[in-house]
Amino acid sequence: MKLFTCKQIAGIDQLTMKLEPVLSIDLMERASFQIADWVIKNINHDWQIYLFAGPGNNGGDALAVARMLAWSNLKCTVYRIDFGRELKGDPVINWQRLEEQNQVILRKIDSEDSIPEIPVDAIVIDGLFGSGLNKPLDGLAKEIVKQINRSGATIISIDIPSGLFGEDNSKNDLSAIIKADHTLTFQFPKLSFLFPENCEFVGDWTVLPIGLHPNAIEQTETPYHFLTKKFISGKIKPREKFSHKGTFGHALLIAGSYGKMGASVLASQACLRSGVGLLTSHVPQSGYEIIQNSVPEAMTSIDPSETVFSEVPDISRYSAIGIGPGLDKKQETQQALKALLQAKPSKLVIDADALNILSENQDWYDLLPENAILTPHPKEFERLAGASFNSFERLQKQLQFSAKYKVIVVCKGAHSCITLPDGKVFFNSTGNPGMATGGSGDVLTGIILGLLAQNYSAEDATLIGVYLHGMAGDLAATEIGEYSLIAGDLISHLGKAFLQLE
Ligand SMILES: NC(=O)C1=CN([C@@H]2O[C@H](COP(=O)(O)OP(=O)(O)OC[C@H]3O[C@@H](n4cnc5c(N)ncnc54)[C@H](O)[C@@H]3O)[C@@H](O)[C@H]2O)[C@H](O)CC1
Ligand SMILES: [K+]
Repeated sequence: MKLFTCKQIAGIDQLTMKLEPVLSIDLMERASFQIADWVIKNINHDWQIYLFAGPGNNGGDALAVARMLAWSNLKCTVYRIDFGRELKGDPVINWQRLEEQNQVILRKIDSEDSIPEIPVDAIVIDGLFGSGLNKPLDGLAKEIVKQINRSGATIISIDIPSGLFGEDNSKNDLSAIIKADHTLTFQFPKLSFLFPENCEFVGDWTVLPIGLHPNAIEQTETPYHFLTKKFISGKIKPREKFSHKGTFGHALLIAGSYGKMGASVLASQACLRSGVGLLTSHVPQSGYEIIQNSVPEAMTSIDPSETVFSEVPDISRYSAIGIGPGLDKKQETQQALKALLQAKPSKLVIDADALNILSENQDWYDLLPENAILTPHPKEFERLAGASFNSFERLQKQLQFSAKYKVIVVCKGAHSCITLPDGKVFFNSTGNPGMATGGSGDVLTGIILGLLAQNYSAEDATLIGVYLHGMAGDLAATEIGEYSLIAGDLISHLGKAFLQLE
């Protein structure tokens, strides 16, 4: 699914009106109906509803929603913010329709004294500001936001929490943003919803389709995408009847050191469960029995060192290489990593300690082969590319890094963010907090390696791998919950995840 900036969404609105064609007031009615329908289905009808309407179309939506909720006999009071300016356009029509309907109490807020006290068992519907916000909220609007946030009431935001920008909130006043429990957003999640620091404002979010025109969406170019099941399913290649293990490639995994062999075991198992034909796990001597016992399906390549990775094996036999989980950062390992990069493997996924070694040797970045896949978590990315003030800034750094070194970067987290050298950005839609557990990243490395070895392109291996990893986590969580989820559960649910994508 494409993701757009608020400005682009306004353009898609306009195009929809022209192409469908539909009047703006009717599009507003359609959007508002979706909100009202959700509210009617999801809230306790005995509760008082406080609707807050701002001066623009977001306020217009709130006014229409109030009328629709009153049809269902919900108890509504509308508070319209009055800056002393005339209402314009569709909000005026919806104000008049409300007055004519005469079933909703109408109030204006024109000073701090007229901001209502909101009981804790009320529902607040926040239609103060939407995607047309042009500067941080201040004055009366900020006071209303603070009062709503203080109330403890259940807050439902229309389209976007009032005060939050759809993209960059670096210069926003964080004390002037609604902290919604639910955000009901029109057609597309906004980019800022996907950044962890905005979770306290956005709450749970739901996308409500409002029938924006497919051609308008198609015509509007964007680098931003949200991964969907349909998109990923379309990338999975069926396994042909006459295939054999050679068809699915031979992966080399360089992982594990004395005391950290679990990383090698997990990544190896995940790689095998991702459909690879053959896997060779390169381990130090002390890891030999461990890997043979834990992953009998894997072949082994034994390092001369007793404890760490110290020497690159002959890489010519392998279709793809994964390196990093559990490696440690010993001097000999650092030099061996450098030698591997100098050998220019054509398909490479780099994780964990291999990334940490790289960040301590930044002059090696130029050795990174084109389309290498780097899978840092935010801390590892910070070591690679420097600290960022927030996720939006980090995304800009990530894009620069991908473009400069021609590599794919996966910044792992809720909605893991993937950047490609050509500037495209993909946010993942699968996964849950149960996956924030040791070894989860090793599993991802194994999955991506397995897909790479099967000759998926670096881009596809990354997108499929990230999506599958999260999906396996979601399937595991439905069975055992998020608390007890461990990395091994991701591996045991990979098969079911693949089945869902067929
Ligand atoms: N996306 C869709 O397909 C549809 C969206 N709808 C709704 O429309 C809003 C966007 O409406 P818009 O009128 O452009 O913007 P706002 O309502 O957010 O507010 C604009 C209004 O407020 C003034 N303003 C902006 N920033 C501030 C500020 N910091 N302080 C004070 N005043 C401010 C600005 O000058 C304008 O007057 C979208 O979110 C949806 O809710 C349609 O209803 C249906 C289609
Ligand atoms: K809003």
